[in-house]
Amino acid sequence: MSNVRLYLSTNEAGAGRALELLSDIFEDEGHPVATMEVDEAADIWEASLYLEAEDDGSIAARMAECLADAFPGVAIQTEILPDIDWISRSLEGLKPVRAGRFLVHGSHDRAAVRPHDLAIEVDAAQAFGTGHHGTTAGCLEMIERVMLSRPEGPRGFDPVLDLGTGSGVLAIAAAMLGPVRVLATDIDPIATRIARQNIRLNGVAARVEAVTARGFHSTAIAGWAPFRLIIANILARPLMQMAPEIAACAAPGGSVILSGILAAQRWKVLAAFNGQGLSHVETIWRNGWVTIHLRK
Ligand SMILES: C[S@@+](CC[C@H](N)C(=O)[O-])C[C@H]1O[C@@H](n2cnc3c(N)ncnc32)[C@H](O)[C@@H]1O
Repeated sequence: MSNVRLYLSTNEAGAGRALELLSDIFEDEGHPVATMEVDEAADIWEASLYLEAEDDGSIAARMAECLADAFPGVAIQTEILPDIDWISRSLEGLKPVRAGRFLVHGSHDRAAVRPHDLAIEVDAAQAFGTGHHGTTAGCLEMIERVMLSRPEGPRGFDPVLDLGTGSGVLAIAAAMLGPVRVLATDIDPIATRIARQNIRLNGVAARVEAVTARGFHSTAIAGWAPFRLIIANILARPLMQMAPEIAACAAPGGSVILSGILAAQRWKVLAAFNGQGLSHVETIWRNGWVTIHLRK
């Protein structure tokens, strides 16, 4: 079975708009949607929809229809991706990423770690979160700012929930900052398995537990709540849908860090969370994405 990428070529603003339109329709059907920069100087971007099997033309046609108003005459292109481990292969050459005190690096880059770094080792695998995406880097920076903001230090944020943990990178980061317990969840069992491996590899397994769960449908979440810090790097729409549950599981005075939100979606997300009694504290912008800190 081949993986297939259906995509359109546009500019940065167009890619953001296409991401919004495509996410609304295709994400609930389980097709990941993403944007990537192709040529910075020429402002060429691609917005892509990923399929696990070859398309008989029907999904490309629906994609064209969904984009037709915003992109008249849009041409949907197709790329057949290599079957195996294509994420690992495409990320193999990536360099370590710094975000605040954190350095996220692959096993081949251990030499890049400096004495005062909080080094997180994450090899590219079939789970999101090597630190290279603006949302992950924004979350890492925000986690450090938030967890070091109280007089009692990071322990004031125990326990932490990392919803949509992917590779586990954010859960590991929170546990590295101080003596907190972290519950890491993901809807995707492959991500949960990879997160567990990374949690062990980074020496925080005694305080970080990873479970598979869709949103808040989990006895583990119910058992651990309320959380003094909830981190969720998912996407604007599911975050807004989960706003009532996120607010209900946050402890009074607790912090919520949200990402996976395009800059243009910021106000809608803030309105959804304000409506649940959470107030905006700070926003970090990275590569067109925002990471938002709210307090209950
Ligand atoms: C953008 S990735 C973030 C990964 C990592 N936390 C990071 O910041 O790099 C989003 C993750 O959320 C998971 N996810 C999406 N919807 C979810 C849901 N409703 N409940 C739990 N996890 C979800 C996806 O499987 C994916 O691993």
